[in-house]
Amino acid sequence: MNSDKATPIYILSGFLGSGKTTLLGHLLTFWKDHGLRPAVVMNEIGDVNLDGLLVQDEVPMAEMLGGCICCTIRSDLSTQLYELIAQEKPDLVVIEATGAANPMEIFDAVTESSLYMKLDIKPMITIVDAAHLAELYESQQGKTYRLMIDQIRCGSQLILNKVDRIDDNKQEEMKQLLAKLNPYASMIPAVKCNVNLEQLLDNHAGRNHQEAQAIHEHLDSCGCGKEGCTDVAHTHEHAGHDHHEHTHHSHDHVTVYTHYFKGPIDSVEFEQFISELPREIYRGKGILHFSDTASRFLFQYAYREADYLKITPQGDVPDVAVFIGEHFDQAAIADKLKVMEKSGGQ
Ligand SMILES: Nc1nc2c(ncn2[C@@H]2O[C@H](COP(=O)(O)OP(=O)(O)OP(=O)(O)O)[C@@H](O)[C@H]2O)c(=O)[nH]1
Repeated sequence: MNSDKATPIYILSGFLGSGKTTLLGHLLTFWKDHGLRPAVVMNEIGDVNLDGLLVQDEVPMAEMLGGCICCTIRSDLSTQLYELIAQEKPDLVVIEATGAANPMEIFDAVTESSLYMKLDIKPMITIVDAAHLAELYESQQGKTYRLMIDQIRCGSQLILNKVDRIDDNKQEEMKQLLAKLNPYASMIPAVKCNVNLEQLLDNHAGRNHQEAQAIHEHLDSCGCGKEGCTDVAHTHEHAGHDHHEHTHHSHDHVTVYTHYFKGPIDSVEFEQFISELPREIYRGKGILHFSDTASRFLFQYAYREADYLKITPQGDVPDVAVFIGEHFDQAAIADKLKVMEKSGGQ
């Protein structure tokens, strides 16, 4: 990499479990096939990075764990980016922030880093879980819905992902909703984030750094004086709710429970437990030894759908599960897992 050249920075936004890591996987392969060397900054609100297991080993990665990039560990971002770029000299960097992050504040944190190093901040790619949005749209309330709206409004490219989980009519309705919420972005419906990446990255030039700054100026000029105001759709819609209720700590309501397993558990019991998770838990992931299977598994749970992938992690990776949700009963989850551990699949 030419040190005089600004390093392109791509930011992936989208609610927890929407498909950011899935898209990241496609992008890394695409760039590699084009002879480019990407690096990744991964941010997890929990203290283990399980998504990192899905990224090819040779990709340099900085991990920001145990908090949100836009808040508690925001100041680390500059340091992490600086070290990653100085040490690895990548052709580009992708930042996958936790899905609980307020997108405007990620922009803010990254633009702050551009004071210290030459960065070419690309406009944001936002991934939307179509089924999850469709459900929240019905009630049109709650912090998760508002955060999703903010993420949609900040995106220059919207991927309406998981359309396999909704019917054609719903898909049409969601497309119209996205166009209404953010007429400036282009939108691609997708399954497993399978999109034309050339097109995604091309169109991506739509909003540039100046425009990102214009958004910041908009923040200053909108008069609310609140740092978290993310009314970036260039319309001030006051109908229904006050947009100023977007608070700075948009993920304050998010609870994380991390459980380290002492031994293997029964797969059927675990699947049963997952199928009975309370609705307030919207994301789960983990790596497990089952007593009744030979291989280890990476489990994923997003918006009431579970997925199990055989995995052979490199190095010493503990058996662990992370649950993320809104004010859920952590003790109840812990108790159920302990009972499963005790029986050890017996
Ligand atoms: N049915 C369905 N599942 C999908 C699709 N895309 C991704 N998934 C699954 O959704 C789960 C979450 O996907 P990820 O890519 O890890 O989501 P994420 O946004 O990175 O999640 P966080 O990092 O926790 O915010 C995984 O089990 C994926 O396999 C899709 O189009 N349809």
